[in-house]
Amino acid sequence: MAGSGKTTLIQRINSHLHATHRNGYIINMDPAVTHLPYGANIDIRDTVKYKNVMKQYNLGPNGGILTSCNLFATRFDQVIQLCEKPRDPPLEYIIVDTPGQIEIFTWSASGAIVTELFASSFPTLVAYVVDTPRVANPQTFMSNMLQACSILYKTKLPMLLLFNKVDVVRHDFALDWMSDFDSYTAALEADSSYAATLSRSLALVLDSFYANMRSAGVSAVTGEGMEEMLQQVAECAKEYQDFYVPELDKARKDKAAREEARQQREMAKLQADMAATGLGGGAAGAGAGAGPSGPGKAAEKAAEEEEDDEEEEEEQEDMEEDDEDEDE
Ligand SMILES: Nc1nc2c(ncn2[C@@H]2O[C@H](COP(=O)(O)OP(=O)(O)OP(=O)(O)O)[C@@H](O)[C@H]2O)c(=O)[nH]1
Repeated sequence: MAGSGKTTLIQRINSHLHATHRNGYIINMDPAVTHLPYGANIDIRDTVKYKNVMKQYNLGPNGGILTSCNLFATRFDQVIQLCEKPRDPPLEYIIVDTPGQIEIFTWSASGAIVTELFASSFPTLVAYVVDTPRVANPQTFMSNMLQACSILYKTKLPMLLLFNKVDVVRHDFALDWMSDFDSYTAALEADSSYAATLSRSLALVLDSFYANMRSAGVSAVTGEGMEEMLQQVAECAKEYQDFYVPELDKARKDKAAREEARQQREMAKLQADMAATGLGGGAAGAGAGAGPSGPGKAAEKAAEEEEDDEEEEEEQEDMEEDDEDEDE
């Protein structure tokens, strides 16, 4: 969510990768960011000028960001090609910074294109950055978890919850709430509002979501938790290979089968149409029996043309005879 520390965290990850001699590649997808604390390898701002987009299409700030991301997504295959380029040493991590407004990325065409293109080329995960001090309120915690859950179901990719800012508030309370329903309801006990009752019911629903969720506590400011986070990333990469790749293959096969069935249906329809109009004898037959401009008509036309030619020749002869008479 906005202000959870995504950009600062990417800066920290970048410096951690450099310090531990791992090769990383960073892509900035936020067209409205004014200052980037890290050097992005690919920056959306080099391709799309968000303020010009706002002016040109008469948009407000959110519409400007959304349209800029969509415009950039139309060229995202080139970004993937750049990421795939062989390097020495090879790339170990590709990190994508998303726009501040969560819904702009997750629920737009660009979000779907970018995640799908990455997921079909590399082991991919979604890191959901949580502002830990802010989710100490149980209801804010629930809103965050619902957002994360909706993104998980939308992308169907492995997800890692990164509890950021643990230098301010430790994230143990959140782990407790995720693993123990009673401790979450105890936190809500004093609150009898409708929202609190709803949060209590939702906590039950989210039980299976929590059960499969990986998480790590990190601090973008102090650098705490970086190695734990990378271990969880590796686990997510395994999950991608074990679950996402077979699903992707199945989806590709299903698509190919649907396409083949569609082609067969079209072919059957075409053959039925040809049979109905008496054109079923193949291409030569189709040409030979070509309806209104078929052989009968063609022969008539040829005969007419022959007659016309003969008439023209006769006229020519008459004119020549007249010329001879005049000369004499
Ligand atoms: N104490 C502390 N502050 C942090 C940490 N990470 C980020 N911040 C602060 O949180 C604020 C927001 O950080 P950003 O990195 O701009 O957050 P963001 O999610 O990229 O923000 P948007 O792109 O605008 O949504 C800044 O003031 C950071 O200094 C952290 O781990 N600890």
